[in-house]
Amino acid sequence: MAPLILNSLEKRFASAAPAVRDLSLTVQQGRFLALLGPSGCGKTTVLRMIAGFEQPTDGSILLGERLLADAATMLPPERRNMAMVFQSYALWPHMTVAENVGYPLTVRGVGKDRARQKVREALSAVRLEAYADRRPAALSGGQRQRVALARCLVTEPDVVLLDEPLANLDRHLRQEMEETFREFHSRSGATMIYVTHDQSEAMALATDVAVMSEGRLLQVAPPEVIYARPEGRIVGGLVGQGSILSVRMPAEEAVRHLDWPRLRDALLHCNVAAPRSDVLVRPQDVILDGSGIAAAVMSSFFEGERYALRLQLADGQPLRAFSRQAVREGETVRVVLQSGWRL
Ligand SMILES: Nc1ncnc2c1ncn2[C@@H]1O[C@H](COP(=O)(O)OP(=O)(O)OP(=O)(O)O)[C@@H](O)[C@H]1O
Repeated sequence: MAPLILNSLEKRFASAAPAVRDLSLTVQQGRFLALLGPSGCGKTTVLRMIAGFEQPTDGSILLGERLLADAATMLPPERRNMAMVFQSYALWPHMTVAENVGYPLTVRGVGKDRARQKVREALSAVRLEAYADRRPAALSGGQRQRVALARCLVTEPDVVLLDEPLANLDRHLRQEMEETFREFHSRSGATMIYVTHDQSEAMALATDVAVMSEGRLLQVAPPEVIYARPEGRIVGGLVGQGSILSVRMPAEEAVRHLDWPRLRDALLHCNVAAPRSDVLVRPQDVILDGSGIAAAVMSSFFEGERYALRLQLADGQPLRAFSRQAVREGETVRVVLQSGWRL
């Protein structure tokens, strides 16, 4: 089936700097891509260009070989076979759940019996068969979101676009809905593009994560790769709870995975002639160990299974760590940095 191809995409609004610049990305059919980045980095603009609500000012969007949009061409949203799920659900308050879900079929002139069948299937996919006759006002936030998903399922879209669909839900419901999204994805087989600024949501849901900053795409890779081998400071800082240490290291060392002897050398015997490198260290790789280097405990919070520590190294750099044993603020501990990743 057809991949979704974004080709050197650019969007400029009036005089401002481009909201999206030179963004190229191919999403294979059936993948679940999370567009992740801080507020204002251009995620929604990319989604709206894919949906057909905004026209690119440069570059192009294709579904397989079919051109959807470029600076001169603009296929309207209803001819793209895509469905968009919004944060606000956008349900009709005067229609029942079944009528809301069936609405796109009515618009397309699908016969009554066939439509009823499809609505039943879609409601069963999101486990809402029992709610078919209710109105949206009589549903919880999570149930409304599921109605919005069912409405998108009935049209059998090639691509489903989701703009922060869980932003209005509480934490418990978010987790439940993440499960629904995963199930929805495997059932529908549709390509899904999911906009979020929540890295844990992106990591939990997506098959691929595309990290954006200031309109640019910085890295696209499966969640495990983004986590273990982030490219650069911004991606490293955005994903996981790592600390980024600045250390001096010989430039010729191409190694990116750094073990404790290398890190200890760099931290203890600061070679002023060597250039600075940014090194990402995850808190779970910081081990309290008497053979390690000294660090002052700036704060210690009990999180349930462990203590979350904010440490400060002798040169003043902050470092996050976890500890199973109680550690008090103001103490000095010794830590071993089991591994680091050079950004
Ligand atoms: N219609 C518009 N007219 C002018 N500027 C716009 C318009 N839409 C978006 N922008 C600007 O483009 C930039 C990117 O906005 P966009 O909504 O794509 O970011 P985002 O990453 O989705 O942010 P958020 O997570 O806050 O929704 C912002 O600087 C925004 O102000």
